[in-house]
Amino acid sequence: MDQFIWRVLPLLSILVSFLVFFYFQNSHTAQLYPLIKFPRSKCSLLPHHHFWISSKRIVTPQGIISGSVEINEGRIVSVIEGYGKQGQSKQEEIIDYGDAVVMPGLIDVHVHLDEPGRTEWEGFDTGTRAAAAGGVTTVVDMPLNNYPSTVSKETLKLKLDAAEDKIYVDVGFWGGLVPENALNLTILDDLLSAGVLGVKSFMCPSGINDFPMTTIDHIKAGLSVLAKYKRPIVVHAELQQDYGNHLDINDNRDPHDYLTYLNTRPPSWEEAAIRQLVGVSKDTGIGGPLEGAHVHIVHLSDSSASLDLIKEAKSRGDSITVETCPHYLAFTSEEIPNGDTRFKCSPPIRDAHNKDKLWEAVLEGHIDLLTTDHSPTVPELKLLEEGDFLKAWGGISSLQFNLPVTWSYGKKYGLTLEQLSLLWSKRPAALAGIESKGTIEVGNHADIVVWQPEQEFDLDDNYPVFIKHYELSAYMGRRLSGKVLDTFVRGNLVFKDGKHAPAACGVQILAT
Ligand SMILES: NC(=O)NC(NC(N)=O)C(=O)[O-]
Ligand SMILES: [Zn+2]
Ligand SMILES: [Zn+2]
Repeated sequence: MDQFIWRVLPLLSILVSFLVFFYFQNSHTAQLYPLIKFPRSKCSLLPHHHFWISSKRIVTPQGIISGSVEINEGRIVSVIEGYGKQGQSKQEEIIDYGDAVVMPGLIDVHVHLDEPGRTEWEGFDTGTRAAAAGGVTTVVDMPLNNYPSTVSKETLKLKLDAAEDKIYVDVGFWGGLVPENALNLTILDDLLSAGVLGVKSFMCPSGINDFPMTTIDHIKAGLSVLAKYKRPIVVHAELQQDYGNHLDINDNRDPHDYLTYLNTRPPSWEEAAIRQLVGVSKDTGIGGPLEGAHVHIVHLSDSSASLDLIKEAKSRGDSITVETCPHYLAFTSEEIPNGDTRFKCSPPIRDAHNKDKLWEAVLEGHIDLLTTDHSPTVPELKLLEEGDFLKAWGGISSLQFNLPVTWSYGKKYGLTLEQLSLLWSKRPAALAGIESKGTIEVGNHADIVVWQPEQEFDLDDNYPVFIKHYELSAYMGRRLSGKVLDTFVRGNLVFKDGKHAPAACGVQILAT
């Protein structure tokens, strides 16, 4: 008997290690939960489930081609080069978009949908309608601004229940890393097991009472669990510094003046936080003690010292990425009118030189991806009448405008359609571990935006905007270029010519 055990034991251990290896290999992937109760005719404005989209400008990973994309049962089944060559297809099953651009739908991994608990700010229904109207086919919802915050498996369940039957695009969820679950890692483990795509934390006060800030030690503890799940932490990286003499100066400054606010959150806050983060991300490299974990810095505004620290960390092999947002690429502190609190966000929008350097970093690939940080609130908290930058809610409302804004401001800097698609689809999908999305490739979900880059429009009161309290968006009143025509989510035509499909057939994306 003894002999038998000694013979079997090595074989058994090899088998177990194989199983463990494959389990972890596959662990950073996300699954869709299609609990759709609606008939197809309600989910899509198109009657077909097998059809072709043709265009002279299709953005694929191999470049822009002229041809068609064949879609069947929600997936891309072939990509055919050559405009007008759809093979066997019947005429009525071909949607010919001519020279409109066919691109992967945008994946916005930084969106505050605020439900449950603060649906007067935003919600799954309005937020995902806005996403669909803007060509955003997947959003990843932030764990705060909703109430209660998503920091445990129980609070995630409340989120999932609240989202049911209300989402027009696919939605994934970040959990929150807060001191409570960083000090009791079983709660964090359970939250990750329940399917959040990763966790978000703040290194400064979040403005939300039940979402307290974390120290670098909390983050380090969180990373040890994230390494096991191969999922990222996404961090709001601002670390409050002593003002020194600044405080007195600011005390007497006019709160209606944007510069007063700007001076309260200098680039040194971002730099200090990122310095701490790269201090821990060094262990995420291959062979490091935190291999498998990943550090992602959200909404970078400082394009100087903070960015240099990230570049350095990347060049030594850390698993680290960074995003910035359209408002840092579109606006400058010099042009923000007195008292116009629509522009208040943190970190703040900085000067024109900073903006130019951010664009440079985006185009050179040092900034990995773009997100909106769509973070709306109610007019009472945005304080437009009062115009007090110090007291107003920080957060910019813009989910529906991602594509035209990035394009309108980016084309002057030489942004190409291929770059746009990397920044808004492929790299966000990779960060969130959503493997079946982000590119127009055979086998992927047919998540597609069709848009006309050359078409201009005014964001005035006649323009159909679906975000709540759209009048609080800093983009209202702008003339933009790049009109979204149609949006497909898993082959369902969910938005066309200003109209949505009758039913909300988006699905929840949970990590497995
Ligand atoms: N509680 C928030 O939504 N905060 C957000 N506010 C901003 N960006 O001004 C954020 O993501 O930091
Ligand atoms: Zn933030
Ligand atoms: Zn945010």
